[in-house]
Amino acid sequence: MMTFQQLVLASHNAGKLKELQAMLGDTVQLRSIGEFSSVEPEETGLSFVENAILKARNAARISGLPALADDSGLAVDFLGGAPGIYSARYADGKGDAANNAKLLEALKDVPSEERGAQFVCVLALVRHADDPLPILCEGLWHGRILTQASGEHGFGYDPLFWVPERNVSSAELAPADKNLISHRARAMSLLRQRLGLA
Ligand SMILES: O=P(O)(O)OP(=O)(O)OP(=O)(O)OC[C@H]1O[C@@H](n2cnc3c(O)ncnc32)[C@H](O)[C@@H]1O
Ligand SMILES: [Mg+2]
Repeated sequence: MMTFQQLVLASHNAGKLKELQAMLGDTVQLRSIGEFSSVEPEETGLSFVENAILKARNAARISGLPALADDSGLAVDFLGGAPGIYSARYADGKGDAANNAKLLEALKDVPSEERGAQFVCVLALVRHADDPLPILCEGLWHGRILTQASGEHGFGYDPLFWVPERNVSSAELAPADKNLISHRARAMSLLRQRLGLA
């Protein structure tokens, strides 16, 4: 069993930090990479896995701590899986509101049954920057893209993601509820098992 008292989270996204720390509980303290550097690595990979590993190695190198990275995004069926790994950059770095507006526009005349989508989360954990055996865990969350934004919780595309098992948008879920069923929750549950925390 691997034990970590502290991990650096290779993310500058406050929403992820909050959700991941809540899922991990107090056995492991997550420190933000923002404490060590404000420079974000370029996400040059072509897959969630590659980008997660790249971010984890970068954070381990900078901090000297074991590092956890989360590469995630939204894959929309009608768009052939886009925006996918480009979810954060979909509207050219103009932020969540612009990303959501662009997605609504792209699906403007698409009927409800063709609006299927999944949130994807890949977690990568490296013990050190050159770790040859990163731990990789993936989680998917199936839903649909709404025709207008709804809800105030969460971040990113949450207001547009309809959750069939609850019949609400993911931004209408209480944070604790989202953390039980989301793509990130599924990936984290696998990671906890791998670390012997489950
Ligand atoms: O790379 P880091 O620094 O971790 O932060 P980021 O926000 O750039 O994160 P990603 O590169 O992994 O891009 C993820 C994108 O997918 C969106 N996303 C991921 N998980 C989400 C969730 O639980 N709810 C809503 N949107 C989510 C998020 O808003 C981003 O636009
Ligand atoms: Mg990113």
